Amino acid sequence: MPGLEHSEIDQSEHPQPVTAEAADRQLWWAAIKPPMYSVAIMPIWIGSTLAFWQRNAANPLIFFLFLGSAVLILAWENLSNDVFDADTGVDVHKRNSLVNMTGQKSLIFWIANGLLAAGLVGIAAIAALQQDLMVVWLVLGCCAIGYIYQGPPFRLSYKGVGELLCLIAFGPLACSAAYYSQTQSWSWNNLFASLIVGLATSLILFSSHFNQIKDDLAVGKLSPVVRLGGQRAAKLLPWLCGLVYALLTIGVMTKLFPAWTILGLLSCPVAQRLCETVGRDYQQPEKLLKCRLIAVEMHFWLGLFFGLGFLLPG
Ligand SMILES: C/C(=C\COP(=O)(O)OP(=O)(O)O)CCC[C@H](C)CCC[C@H](C)CCCC(C)C
Ligand SMILES: O=C(O)C1=CC(=O)c2ccccc2C1=O
Repeated sequence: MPGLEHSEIDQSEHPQPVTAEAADRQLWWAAIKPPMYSVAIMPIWIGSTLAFWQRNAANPLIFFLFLGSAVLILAWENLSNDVFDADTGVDVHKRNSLVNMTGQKSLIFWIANGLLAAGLVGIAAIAALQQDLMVVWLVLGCCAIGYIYQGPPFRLSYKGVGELLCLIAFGPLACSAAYYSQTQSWSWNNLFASLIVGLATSLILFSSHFNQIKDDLAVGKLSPVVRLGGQRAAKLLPWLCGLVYALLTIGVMTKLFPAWTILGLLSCPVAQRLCETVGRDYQQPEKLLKCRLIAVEMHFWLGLFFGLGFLLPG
């Protein structure tokens, strides 16, 4: 692709493809990033399993409607991220930007809006089933955060508060919406659990900024990693991971969560791999593309086992 100096596709994760077709497939995979969609699934999984444990509430139709809608809304967020980032120039070296790949910015923009509309129809269906608009307000709150994160005139991610916004959206807002969709009520246990989900999701965003320092600096995007500098940010990472697992352990010890949720600790080795990788390579950012994937893996196993803990008997 002309004008692109280096690839955003990590060759250590994806070996050099042998055919142009394979290279194309790899690029589309990196642009659509299917594994990332577990971040939309996890708050629904945790809020709903916690509702089952605490209130015996289990409405599969609402659960699956919410999952599908959350995935569509996150697809809007990601497609519009490529559109808005094309305006600021921060993605100029990002080969797997859908706008760079297709050159069709306004088409991507309208596909994104269509995905958002479809997702919101699903959320409206949940509200209709419940005869209650609360879930709509909570999800609109998530969408508003998603917009001010990257859209004009706000672009708050450029000011370094993206991780905080991410924590609020995927944590308290999305988890409360999921719990409410099952129970039409609120829960302190769920609020505490949502901090774990939100923090683990923000860790993905934080990790994704290590390899972008140069491009971010060039357009004045002050991500936390840019603000702190690579070395200090790399030193902070183990403390943030430790905080996630400390909150989980406190939740179990204080009986806010059932004993089996401690299974979430099984994701610790992945967290350790993330911290080691960043600690070793923060001075070679081109090697750190894979740390975003490791952070997604940590979030996935943590969320899966944490949620399972609410379903296991005893
Ligand atoms: C788009 C996001 C990150 C990409 O950031 P960045 O521009 O630094 O990276 P690239 O290199 O890929 O360009 C995530 C932003 C998350 C945002 C703060 C909150 C979004 C909330 C969602 C819209 C809510 C999803 C639905 C909910 C019900 C689970
Ligand atoms: O493209 C990305 O890097 C991210 C996309 C995304 O949807 C997301 C959601 C929540 C936390 C982090 C991220 C990304 O980093």
